[in-house]
Amino acid sequence: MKPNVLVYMRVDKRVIKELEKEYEVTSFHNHEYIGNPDFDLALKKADGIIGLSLKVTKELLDNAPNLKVVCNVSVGYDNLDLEELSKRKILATNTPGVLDDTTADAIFGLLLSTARRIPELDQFVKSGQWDISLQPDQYGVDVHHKTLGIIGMGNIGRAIARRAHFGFGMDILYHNRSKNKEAEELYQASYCEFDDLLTQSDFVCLMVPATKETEKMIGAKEFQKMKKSAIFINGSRGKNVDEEALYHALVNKEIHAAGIDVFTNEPTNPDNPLLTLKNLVTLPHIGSSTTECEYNMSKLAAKNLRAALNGEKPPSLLNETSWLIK
Ligand SMILES: NC(=O)c1ccc[n+]([C@@H]2O[C@H](COP(=O)([O-])OP(=O)(O)OC[C@H]3O[C@@H](n4cnc5c(N)ncnc54)[C@H](O)[C@@H]3O)[C@@H](O)[C@H]2O)c1
Ligand SMILES: O=C(O)[C@H](O)CO
Repeated sequence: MKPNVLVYMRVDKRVIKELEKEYEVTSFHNHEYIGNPDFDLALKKADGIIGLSLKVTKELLDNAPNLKVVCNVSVGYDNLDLEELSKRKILATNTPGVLDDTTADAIFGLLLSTARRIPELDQFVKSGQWDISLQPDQYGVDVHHKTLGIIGMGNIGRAIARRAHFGFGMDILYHNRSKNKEAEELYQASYCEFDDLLTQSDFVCLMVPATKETEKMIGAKEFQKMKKSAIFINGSRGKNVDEEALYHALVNKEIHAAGIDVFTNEPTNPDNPLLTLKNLVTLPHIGSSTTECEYNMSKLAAKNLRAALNGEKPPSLLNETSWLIK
């Protein structure tokens, strides 16, 4: 009998087709799965889960008696209760490395769009308002040769630093759990205490994972420390930022502008007051979502799944201890 695999949201169709050759696959492409009897049945039978951001809680695991592996199609894994998974010796995997450049392109694009007010000016042209010369209050600010502070100098942080250093001649400050040799040697990045980075940067870019430690790590106090001319970019997770404090910082001009790819709750409510602000540029959590990158992420997730279901160690295993216990 073939093992059962539950596919959840945004797994590339070509990868699903391949999986169907080896496994009994049940797919769910809608995130509203709670109370769906088909989902409950698939979960009960599942040997493996592959997908994007399924909230894997103790309660969900109680209803998945056969589960051996959960394969995220994402590098972030704040959707997983890793402790609970490990306790039950269920393997968990993510997709590091394959999305660094794609995500850095998007986050750097967001930085440029915010600084040069690209979405606002695009609307200005398309709505037929471009009939007189531009006014100084429509000008943007320079990006090149400014100081970029990166909080979280991991894989994506370094890909952003590479763009900033080689493409835009920026000076790079960074704050991280530990010093990073590659960033220092190749991109001339200087390690900084958290507060120093906030006070000295023209652009502050947040690229840390969502953990208990990073929850709301940027709030009212942190915005007050930033330059009034600072542009804040969040490419990490919404819960790393106090959204209400961001709103106030933008309205009260404590900082100049912000660009965010992520929100506390996603999809964000259309009534979110942040969406009314001219000095905020947003994206719908799309950092790693190009056709090519989504395919590569799905392929790596499937490789993890296959390895685990074959009793081998998956290439990007998150809970090493579960493997050792086996
Ligand atoms: N917007 C998107 O579409 C998108 C795409 C990919 C990843 N992400 C987010 O970006 C995060 C980073 O991805 P990555 O691949 O670079 O991960 P990574 O693990 O390579 O890098 C994260 C870095 O953050 C540092 N860090 C962790 N906690 C910290 C703290 N409290 N203070 C300072 N530094 C801390 C770590 O030392 C590490 O260097 C992911 O966890 C995910 O949440 C978002
Ligand atoms: O963490 C990631 O890989 C992206 O944010 C997609 O969830």
